[in-house]
Amino acid sequence: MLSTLPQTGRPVAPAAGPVKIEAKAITKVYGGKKGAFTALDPVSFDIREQEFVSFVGPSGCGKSSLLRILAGLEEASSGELYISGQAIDGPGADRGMVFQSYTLFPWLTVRQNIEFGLTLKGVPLLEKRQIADHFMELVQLTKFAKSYPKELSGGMKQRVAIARALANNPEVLLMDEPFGALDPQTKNSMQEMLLNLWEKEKTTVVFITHDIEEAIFLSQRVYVMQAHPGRIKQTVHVPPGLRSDAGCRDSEAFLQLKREIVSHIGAAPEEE
Ligand SMILES: Nc1ncnc2c1ncn2[C@@H]1O[C@H](COP(=O)(O)OP(=O)(O)OP(=O)(O)O)[C@@H](O)[C@H]1O
Repeated sequence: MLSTLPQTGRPVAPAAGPVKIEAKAITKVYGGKKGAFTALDPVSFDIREQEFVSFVGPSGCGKSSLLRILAGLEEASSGELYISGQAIDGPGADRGMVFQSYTLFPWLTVRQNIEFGLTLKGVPLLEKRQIADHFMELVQLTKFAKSYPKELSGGMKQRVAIARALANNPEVLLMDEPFGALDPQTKNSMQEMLLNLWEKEKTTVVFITHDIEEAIFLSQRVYVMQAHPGRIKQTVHVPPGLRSDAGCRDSEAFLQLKREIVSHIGAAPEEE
């Protein structure tokens, strides 16, 4: 269970909860005309149940490759990867994905998009309706149940995509720059909505972003990556009291952590 911190109202995963995702020495080498290219070399980490963890790093450090490997959409070149102790060998219903590009089915309404996975699974109609109602309410799209994606703004489309992923009750939500294409104001409100959702649904979240502020605001832990080759350079723990109010992003503690992460990203790669 998550515990509630009175000073922030924000739940924090227990420090020693069970490991949900275990990555051991994952590497990814791409072949190409110019020869082999090492994108991940090697990467190891643990993510605990109900944790919200972000990966930040410069362009090309292998963030998306890592997430695609976690999703089972791509194979690691070597290493071991487990979710709840089970080796990953392809995509699975235990993992929900939300990408930066809007991936809704344009011919389906908001409700039908959210119900899509449930329909495939043969969930009975009434139950399917109730699950979709629950998530439409959580992402504040109940009024748009009958709208089609082309009638929605970018932020609304991403809310549908998040609701669709969560409706399938995944054990892990994998998010690849989901708010990267949104304007700053929409992005901020989406971040707050995601935090509220996470507090209610308690899904383990792996979040990829370029945006350090976003990573600090959302996460309990931030893995800072470096490029050429892609590696985890530093693990940064975000103190739970950091997001104490709406203006937390301007607080000295928040800015200090941001500077710390910038310095890790900016510094030269460590020697072997
Ligand atoms: N299918 C592929 N074939 C060859 N090289 C690839 C392939 N996919 C990714 N790469 C290379 O692997 C490296 C890591 O790419 P990846 O997209 O994982 O990085 P990233 O950190 O997500 O970058 P960005 O933030 O710019 O999206 C990059 O140098 C990229 O060019």
